[in-house]
Amino acid sequence: MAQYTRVSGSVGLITLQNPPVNALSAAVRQGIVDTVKRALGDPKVKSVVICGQNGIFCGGADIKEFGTNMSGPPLVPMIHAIEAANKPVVAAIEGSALGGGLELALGCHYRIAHSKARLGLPEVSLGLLPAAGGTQRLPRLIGVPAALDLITTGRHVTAAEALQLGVVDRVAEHSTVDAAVKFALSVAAKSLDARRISTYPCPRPSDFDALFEGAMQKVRQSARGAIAPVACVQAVRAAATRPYLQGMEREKELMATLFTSGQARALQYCFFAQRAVSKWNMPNGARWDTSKPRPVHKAAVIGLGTMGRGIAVALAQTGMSVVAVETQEKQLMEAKQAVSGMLERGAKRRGLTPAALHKISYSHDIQAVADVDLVIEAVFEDMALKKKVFQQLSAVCKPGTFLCTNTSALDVDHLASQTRNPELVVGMHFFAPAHVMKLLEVVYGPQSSPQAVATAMQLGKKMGKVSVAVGNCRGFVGNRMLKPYIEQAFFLLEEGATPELVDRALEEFGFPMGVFRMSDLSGLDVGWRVRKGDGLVESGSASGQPTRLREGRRYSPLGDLLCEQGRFGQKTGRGWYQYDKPGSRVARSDPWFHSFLEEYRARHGLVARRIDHQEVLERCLYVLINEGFRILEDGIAAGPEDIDIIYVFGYGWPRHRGGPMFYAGMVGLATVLERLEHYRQAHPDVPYLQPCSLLRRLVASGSPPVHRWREVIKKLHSQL
Ligand SMILES: CCCCCC/C=C/CC(=O)SCCNC(=O)CCNC(=O)[C@H](O)C(C)(C)COP(=O)(O)OP(=O)(O)OC[C@H]1O[C@@H](n2cnc3c(N)ncnc32)[C@H](O)[C@@H]1OP(=O)(O)O
Repeated sequence: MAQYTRVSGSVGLITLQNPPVNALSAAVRQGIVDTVKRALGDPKVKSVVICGQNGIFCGGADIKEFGTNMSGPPLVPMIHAIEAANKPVVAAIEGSALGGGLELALGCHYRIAHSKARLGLPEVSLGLLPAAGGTQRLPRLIGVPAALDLITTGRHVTAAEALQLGVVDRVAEHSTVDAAVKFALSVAAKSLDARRISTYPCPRPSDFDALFEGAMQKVRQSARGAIAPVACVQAVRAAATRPYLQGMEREKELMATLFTSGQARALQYCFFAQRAVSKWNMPNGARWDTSKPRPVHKAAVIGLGTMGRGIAVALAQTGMSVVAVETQEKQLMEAKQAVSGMLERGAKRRGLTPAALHKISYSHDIQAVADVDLVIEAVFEDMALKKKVFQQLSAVCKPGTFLCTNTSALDVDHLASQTRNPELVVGMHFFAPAHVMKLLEVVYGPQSSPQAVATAMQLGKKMGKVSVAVGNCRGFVGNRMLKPYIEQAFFLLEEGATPELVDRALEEFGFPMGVFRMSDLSGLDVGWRVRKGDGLVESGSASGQPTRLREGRRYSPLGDLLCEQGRFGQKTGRGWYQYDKPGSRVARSDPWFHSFLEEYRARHGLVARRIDHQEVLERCLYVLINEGFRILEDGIAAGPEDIDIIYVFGYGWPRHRGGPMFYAGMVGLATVLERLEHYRQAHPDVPYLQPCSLLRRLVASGSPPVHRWREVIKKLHSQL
């Protein structure tokens, strides 16, 4: 809806009203059409101001309407009518003007923004382009290079940057609406000839072809198969090469292709899924809206290896006091230097002074954490060591201190059982580098209190993380699903594939790195240590002839054999690939590995066959998805959105494919089931390929869309 009032005698004030972000729903669009008509028809009104209620101008088109039969007045003629008005129209921008909201403002003759406002055209992140004239007006207003940047990245700019770019005319420090009304009064009698952006010529840069070629190359490289950024470049090119109305036609045509694409559906699903995961719930009924977090003023990190350092930086950047503990003096000194460097570089990037530097105190004595509100233990991934630390923390910390462990797979319940108050214990699984990566798995056990979970979730948010609450099991959600995925990749090598082929298939799918390049980056020794701990490694290497079976299940010792050769990946300069020197990042095909693989196959009587990309994707991805269904069945994740967000933010799953569970729905659950059954028949000794009963049940109930899976899961749980 839109409210209309006349203020200061001659200004028609139109207020958009659609909480929480004044999105342009059908009712709002109708409201704008009606109130603009009323203002223009009222002889007492000499100028018009458009603003939004509750301190936010407009969050853009109503994304919830996209999947429906869109009714109501369309945006483009509505904005044209505003631009064509014979009375000045001023946009008073508070909070956000995003997407269609900014396009509406670009149709106005003047724009005044509050100094704290943010503006942008983020449609590309929803798989779309700014199709209400944004791709045609913005380059005419601010020039092609700046428009290309804003439209292809979707980044939000501050009011100060918007002023500098020329997106807004003025910035207000206090009431933007008051400033806009005053301004509207002052321009009431002025000619509007030079204020209609659609009539501006689009400036044609001298390096036109190189500019667009460069932009296209950049989006193709960074988007990895996403179609919206490419369409954005094409639409801006139309602005620079065609008259306005023809450019609008091109914008419409490109949008029509994007609008119905699977990528747009996936990206819009991700938008809502990201918000849905903050509304967590636990199997015992505890929920986000009934569990109050406790404030954390002072936190501690125990262990200042790579993870601990990143966590200390992320904590200090929230502005809270941090105690960083490392018992080894030399490591402590090195960590102090490294953390300070990270904070300084971070502050420099954001144009700030590194105030967080003074928020950290360092100690080699665990007693230093006695008065903190929350501790994050980040010592070496070793249960005996972590147990000892938790026993110490339980004795040292003041009553009520939350004790969190940054483990990637170890049993959080077992650690909780080492303390006097297991209800205060949760896992906080960060991803490396911890001050950069957005994902945080918050792991609760049966004894974790709702308040402990709420506090960890809130702390994650404060650190700028996307936090997902998950149950406790080996590897939690992300790493648990990774295990069968990696296992399939090893088997594919045994059967005839190469690391290059597997990685290419996965990278063409959209992962930034295939499984083997990723393994080289994170270190082959990580998995080796885990497999050793599980007793999988010794049996083979002792005889010198590694068997390919462990307790009746197929096992590939390929990773173990490379580790035995000291090939740990990038850090040793050799792994699945070779590198120029240890620490170097450019992976090159390694002839040594290829002959090693051939010998290995010959030794085990394996005959290499031709493996194509389709098989790589089906086997690696469907087995990972199958484990995702098991996780849902076990109640470790509350819904498919939790799994998808974990994979998109923590494991490089291409966002335009929506996450593994959404992707399964796109492929068709019946197809996923049929292919798993096919591969299971071919590999009866691989239990992970056995389709899980939730998948079967979903297929049996007609493969409902992903947002309806929770109903089936609930029914399944109630029957158990
Ligand atoms: C052929 C078809 C022609 C169509 C042509 C029209 C095309 C127009 C293109 C567009 O305008 S697409 C939309 C572009 N806008 C955006 O991408 C903005 C999205 N929103 C945000 O970035 C943020 O929400 C915000 C506005 C910066 C506010 O952030 P904040 O952290 O304060 O709140 P959130 O938790 O994110 O959101 C609160 C609440 O509001 C819901 N929501 C936000 N934006 C929209 C929206 N545009 N449409 C519908 N709903 C929206 C969000 O889902 C949250 O809901 P919840 O239920 O409380 O979780």
